[in-house]
Amino acid sequence: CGGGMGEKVEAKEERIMVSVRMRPLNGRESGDSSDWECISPTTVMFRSTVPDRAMFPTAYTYDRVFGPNCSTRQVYEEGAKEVALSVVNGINCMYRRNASIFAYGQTSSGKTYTMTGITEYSVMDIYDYIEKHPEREFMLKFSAIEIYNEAVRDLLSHDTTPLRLLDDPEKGTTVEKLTEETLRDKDHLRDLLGMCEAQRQIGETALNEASSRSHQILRLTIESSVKQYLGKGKSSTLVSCVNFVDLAGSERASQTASAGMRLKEGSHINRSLLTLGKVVRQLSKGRNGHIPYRDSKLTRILQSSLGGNARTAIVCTMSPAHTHIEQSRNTLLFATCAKEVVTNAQVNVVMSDKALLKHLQRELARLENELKLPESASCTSHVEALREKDAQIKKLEKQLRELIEEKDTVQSQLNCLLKSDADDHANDRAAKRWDVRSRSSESLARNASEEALSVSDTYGGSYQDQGHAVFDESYVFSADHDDLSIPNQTIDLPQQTRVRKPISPWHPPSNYSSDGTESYNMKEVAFRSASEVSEEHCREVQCIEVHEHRRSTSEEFNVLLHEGTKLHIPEVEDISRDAFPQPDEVPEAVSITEKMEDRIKIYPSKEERQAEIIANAVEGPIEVHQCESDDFADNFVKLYPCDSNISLDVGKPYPHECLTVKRCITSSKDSALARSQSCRASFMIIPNSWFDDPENTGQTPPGEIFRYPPRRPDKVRRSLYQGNDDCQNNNTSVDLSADSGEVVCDEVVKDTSTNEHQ
Ligand SMILES: Nc1ncnc2c1ncn2[C@@H]1O[C@H](COP(=O)(O)OP(=O)(O)OP(=O)(O)O)[C@@H](O)[C@H]1O
Repeated sequence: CGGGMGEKVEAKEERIMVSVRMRPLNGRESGDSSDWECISPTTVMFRSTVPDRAMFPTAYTYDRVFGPNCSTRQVYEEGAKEVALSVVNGINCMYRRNASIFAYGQTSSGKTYTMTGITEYSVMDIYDYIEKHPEREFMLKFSAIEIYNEAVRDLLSHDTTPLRLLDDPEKGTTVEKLTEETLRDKDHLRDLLGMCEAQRQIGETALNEASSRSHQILRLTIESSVKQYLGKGKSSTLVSCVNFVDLAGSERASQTASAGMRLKEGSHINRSLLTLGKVVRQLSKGRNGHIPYRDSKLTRILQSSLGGNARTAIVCTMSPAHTHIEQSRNTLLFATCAKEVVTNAQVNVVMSDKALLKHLQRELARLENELKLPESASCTSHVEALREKDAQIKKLEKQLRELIEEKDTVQSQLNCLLKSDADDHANDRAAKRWDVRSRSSESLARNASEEALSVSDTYGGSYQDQGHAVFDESYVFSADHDDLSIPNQTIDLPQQTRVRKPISPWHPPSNYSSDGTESYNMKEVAFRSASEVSEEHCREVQCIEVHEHRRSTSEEFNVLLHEGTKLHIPEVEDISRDAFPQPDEVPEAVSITEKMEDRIKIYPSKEERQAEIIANAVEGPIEVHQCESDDFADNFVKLYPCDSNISLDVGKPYPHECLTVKRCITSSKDSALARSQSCRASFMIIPNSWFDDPENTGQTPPGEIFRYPPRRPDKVRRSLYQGNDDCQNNNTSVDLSADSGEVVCDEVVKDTSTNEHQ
């Protein structure tokens, strides 16, 4: 019940009327002792025969205490009537108050028993009052709800749909769509009370076979007006209401042996009652601080009755049985707190009908305006806020789209860069290879013009990194042309050594031009995988010896070729795979000399070296020869063919280049590498000084290599080591057959030189 329209509210502090009713022991408690005694109309005392050391008070005093022999009538008369009749009392004084009467206690303590009686007596007294005041016109309305499992249900309707709670600024919390019956007479009210009783949730518990499982709130609203003013514009209407609240049991679920449905009910009941206890406790301390009315529907609905503008009476029911001592104490503690609560005790002073009409007209006009103008004050702000949000959303969506586009663009650029980088990297490596090749080719060309060096396959790839020149299998190398000296000893190589035309990334495809030049597809070459540097290729390229001049600027190599050290190279096969960088991998910083570390032999004397060379001429391993002859000029490198009768004549455009692959001819003054039959790679150590010379490096750009003998005619022969010191050996040659992709080394031309250099 709110203050009611047309009424002026005046505040008056008042306390909740608290009484305790102790029922007699029932059949279940017949063997139990009664621990409580009502020693006075206001005091109940604990008198247990069982020793109890609990530190609880023994005496409790309230507004009224009713013993087991007290009737409900007496309880009503002394504990609730005054509050109940507040709704009609004072009408003649033009004021009245709302009222609420609660029954609180554990299950089977007699709440329903008591509240039913109080409600009936109240209704009787109200009707009695009405009958005694014929000068006034009364209208009584009745509504009933129950709160079951925190759902509000209309007890006057068969529709069990939960009802919503609404917050009305003037009426407080109201129940939406709640049925409100206008009472015809007392009998009508009795019928409705019977209906509520039938509708209410009842279940059997361990303590009560007809336990009320919900909180029930019956509301009687009384409207009255002075009859003589009715219809004359001078009458006043008084509106007030009284709530009869029968709470569900306050006991713990365990005490009622609750399970399943009963347990769930218990949890909700306890939640509502817990909040009720908090509210009452908080109110008992004063009005400072937050009062948790909204924590439960029970306290929301009864807010005005708990510390609000209603007069309130609480009847706490209890059992005297010793077995319920704990719950009895809890009930008494709740009653003690409730006793301390000071209500607002607002008095609703009646306004004149004229004033009420004015007030109603103003309110009606305000509501009509709100309905007619959807964009009125509150609506306008909401609409504007929504528009702003819409604009913000659109802006963010646009930004998101732009960011996505930007991201796609960047991603695409990144992909291009990565691809370009990969291309560059591959091309760079290819270029390096070609560069080294070109250098070697240039060197080869130069050497050919001055002296002959051994070559097995000019299509072999090479790799140069960090000052190390590394050639893949089958590549050909020539020494520095300036300081070339020719060994004076040659050994015939076995006949009919076949060298297939390699199918390798570093070998050109079979797209030789008719004019004897080859067109290389650099990309194709560059991107072909290392695996395509096939073992077949490795096996087929044979017999290359590399002589390194002792003045090679390769420091690592010098370290490896430490004098007096003898290293053995068991399998060149392994070297070729490990030592040469694969097209798709970053070349290791480790030089090939490191990779060959345990595979190189160094001979202390030339006799030993020569003997070993000769012995291994056919199947011997790669060797490093320590050459001591002073006949060798500095800075040159030689290639020595092994066990192959390879002669290679290079015709156009360098017909003067005729290199002959010789077998294990080692006459370098410095260290030399010799490849055995099993060799799969050739090695070149080119003095860094040569590369450092811009003239040299600039002479053969990568592109030049493609114009360098692109295709050897069948039976090409190159002389190697022709002559003695002048390196004009044209008698040793290697025949290469390019038929069907094969290069056949079918003949080794004896080196005419008879002066093997020692
Ligand atoms: N003062 C009393 N005198 C005689 N009998 C009583 C008294 N109070 C309650 N009873 C009886 O005790 C039983 C339980 O009472 P009631 O149903 O009112 O308890 P309750 O507190 O409402 O229980 P619940 O919370 O389970 O609904 C009923 O049979 C009732 O008749």
